Amino acid sequence: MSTATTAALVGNPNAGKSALFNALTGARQKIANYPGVTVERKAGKLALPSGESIELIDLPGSYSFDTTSPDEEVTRKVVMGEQEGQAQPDLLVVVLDAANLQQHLVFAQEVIALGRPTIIALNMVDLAERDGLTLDPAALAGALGVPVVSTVAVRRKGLAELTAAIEAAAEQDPAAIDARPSVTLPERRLAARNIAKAATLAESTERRINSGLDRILLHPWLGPPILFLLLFVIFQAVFAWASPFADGLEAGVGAVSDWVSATFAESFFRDLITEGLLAGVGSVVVFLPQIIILFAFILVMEATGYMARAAFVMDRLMASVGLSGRSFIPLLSSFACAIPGIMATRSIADPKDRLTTILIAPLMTCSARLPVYLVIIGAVIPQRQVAPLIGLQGLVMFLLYVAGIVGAVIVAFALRRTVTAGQASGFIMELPRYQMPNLKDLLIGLWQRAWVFLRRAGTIIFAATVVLWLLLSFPRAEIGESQLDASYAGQISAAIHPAFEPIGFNQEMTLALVPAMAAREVAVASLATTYAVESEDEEATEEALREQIAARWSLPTALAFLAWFVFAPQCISTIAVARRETNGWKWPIFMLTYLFVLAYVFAGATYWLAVWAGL
Ligand SMILES: Nc1nc2c(ncn2[C@@H]2O[C@H](COP(=O)(O)OP(=O)(O)OP(=O)(O)O)[C@@H](O)[C@H]2O)c(=O)[nH]1
Ligand SMILES: [Mg+2]
Repeated sequence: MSTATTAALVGNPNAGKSALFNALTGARQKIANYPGVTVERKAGKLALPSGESIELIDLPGSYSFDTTSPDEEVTRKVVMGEQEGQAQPDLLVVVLDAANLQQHLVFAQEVIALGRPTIIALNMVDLAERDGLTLDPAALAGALGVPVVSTVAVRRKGLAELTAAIEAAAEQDPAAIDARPSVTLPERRLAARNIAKAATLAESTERRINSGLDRILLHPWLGPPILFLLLFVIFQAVFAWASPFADGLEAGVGAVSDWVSATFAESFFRDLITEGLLAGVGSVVVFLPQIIILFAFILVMEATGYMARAAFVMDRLMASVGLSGRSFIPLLSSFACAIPGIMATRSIADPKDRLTTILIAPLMTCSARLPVYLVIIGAVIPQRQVAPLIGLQGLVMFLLYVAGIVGAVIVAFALRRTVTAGQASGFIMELPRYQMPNLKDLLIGLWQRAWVFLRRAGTIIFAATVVLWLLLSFPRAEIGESQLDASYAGQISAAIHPAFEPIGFNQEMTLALVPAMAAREVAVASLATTYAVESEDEEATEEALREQIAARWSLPTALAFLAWFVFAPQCISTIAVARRETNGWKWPIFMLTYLFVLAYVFAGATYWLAVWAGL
């Protein structure tokens, strides 16, 4: 008789080994839904039906005995009997995730091939069922040549059967087990696929579509290009589809302005309405169609379940700069606005991970910067195709967003090695199912977005524009003097301008940077109001801002302004939120400084490169 005294739980990470261990021994090992929770071996006592008890060991998850990481090394040593102070387990309990059978069978075969007493706990059958998967444990046992017991560790299902199977296997004579030929990894992969297929009685079409899509969208090499292609298409669409609507709105604003000038006599209020309200606020509002199209894409990506996949795909890239996939959602929200993005970092447990994410959130191009990009690209970048279906304007916009992301990657990399140095933590995210978006939810989401945009136009952008208009309109210029130079605003911008001259900014641009601290869109309103106030005749007041810029700015100057807004030292509300979330002024000031330096250097480099290239 060779009664075993030690059994070990082995299997891939996140299979539920620790959950089973806790259920079987009454221990309280940490379990959590991400790979790599258990990093040390842990022993407990398991009572068998016979009344005897054996030692049960919980081990770190592992993909193979060809180990790479220190926690996997622990597993290998214990299983092979090389761990000091730990008897070699007589019995191996392989824990499989039934919902991911194929992947988990690869390592299971390696364990079984050791030729030691082995049983299989087919865990998480509840999740497999939820996913529309019906498995046949008997077929699996037949194919693998070892006993299989279905379990649901977290609901304590199948535990009695499992302990009975452990007892039976423990009484097995190890010498009676046939030696198995060892197989290579590709052979095991192929076999895993066939065994999983044979053990699957039914699979819903939904699950097949799901896993088929995931195989493509989450593919390590295909996934990232698909994501970038999608973003590329989005920016093409923002230009191509929105243009007719935006042109219509622009013409509408122009017509109203015409009518006001023709109907009312020259007065303070008439100028406030045409130059401040219509030219200034109107120049921002005309971008509503573009905002709606951008958010339509984002909402569809969220509703279909693709956004979570994008996070998964990005996790690999983010890990390489020392951030976890946890940061992805906050960063993604920052494309709408950095404020909810920074607040979303509360879900990041590691303080340094969180701080890094807060610091780089403003580098994600927020939607308030969209009007700035759109108006300047529309003015100076020709509307032509660089290739079939690829418009130059959409391409430039795509590159601006990419520049922000690349900047964030570089900054994160630098921060993680200096001020926020530390270990990156693991990735936690369950991938939702794919779903067709619901039209009603989509429309509600779009309406909310549009409303946020219009409300900003009616409040903060309006207020900033009126203040600016007053500063631009007074004191009145003498005959022959330019109104801009004479005004208070002109005097303010003349004082700041020398600092920005070296990077190619003109005085109106410098002036626009000041109210843009309130909200980025105000940069557009500010330029429009400045040109409206400055223009001699009414015709020019009604001209679209795009045309004014096209006529007045050189290409290097326009490109420098775009480059500035990639980093754009942020708006006041972002600084306020950063102060609240980091409990002090230290980090907001740090953030402001580094963004300012980057914006200045990047804009300057862009300007001088463009000048040098003769653009
Ligand atoms: N629905 C369901 N969830 C389970 C089951 N077993 C475990 N879980 C959950 O799956 C997650 C992973 O469980 P763990 O026990 O930590 O997995 P592990 O194999 O120890 O993982 P590592 O320690 O990383 O190797 C946890 O969130 C558990 O609550 C199950 O049978 N059904
Ligand atoms: Mg564990």
